[in-house]
Amino acid sequence: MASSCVNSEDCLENEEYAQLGDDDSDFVDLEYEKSKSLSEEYIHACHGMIFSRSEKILWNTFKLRGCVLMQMRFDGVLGFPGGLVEKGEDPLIGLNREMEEEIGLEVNKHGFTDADHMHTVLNKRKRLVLHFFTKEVSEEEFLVLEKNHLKAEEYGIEVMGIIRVPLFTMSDGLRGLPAFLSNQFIGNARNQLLAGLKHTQLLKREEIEKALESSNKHLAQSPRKL
Ligand SMILES: O=c1[nH]cnc2c1ncn2[C@@H]1O[C@H](COP(=O)(O)OP(=O)(O)O)[C@@H](O)[C@H]1O
Repeated sequence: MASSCVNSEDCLENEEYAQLGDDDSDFVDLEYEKSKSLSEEYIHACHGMIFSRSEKILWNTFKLRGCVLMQMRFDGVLGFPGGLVEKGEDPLIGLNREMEEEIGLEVNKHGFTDADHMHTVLNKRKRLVLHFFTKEVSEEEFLVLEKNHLKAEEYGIEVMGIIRVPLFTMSDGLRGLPAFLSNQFIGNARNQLLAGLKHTQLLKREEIEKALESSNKHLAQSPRKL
């Protein structure tokens, strides 16, 4: 938001894109290259999933599988780092700019490339094109990225903090990934996470489906009360 939101009118317009309530039916798949030639009435946004793999076993019980980086946004909703692409800006350049601003990514070392592109969808209702990228780093590099985010320009403003996604499920069938999935996500970030886990083979399709089922069951059974 920082670079595209320079006056209150722009900020209000950006805020509208972020309104919750998107439904799966609002999104259709789009080819990355074709999406770049859409007319100017379409707004583009890019987000990225940085991850590392791990062989570690937590408390001698749970396979860690890896570390996946997401963030708690300023609005209390979970999402991936990234943001709106400026008019005339290449999506990849926009993504790397936002990565630097939001999590302090050193783009000369760990910058995203077109090879990291995973999928693109169009939110028909909002005329918003959402590009999603995944990037693998080593466990050591992941730790450095985590520390660097505290020094990022947007830390404490747009980004309340970065978090790791738990990829295991505990014996009650809920805590771990299913409970994490029961949080509120921005845009299609929840689907992006699930698709990213499958694409990178951090989890198997059956494991993702099981976690999702458990999360949905939990959400249906637990209306919130004061
Ligand atoms: O992690 C994400 N995955 C998918 N869509 C997202 C994610 N974060 C934000 N969005 C969508 O992209 C739009 C741009 O949001 P974002 O807050 O990242 O951009 P900005 O920082 O440039 O304002 C939002 O309005 C929202 O609909």
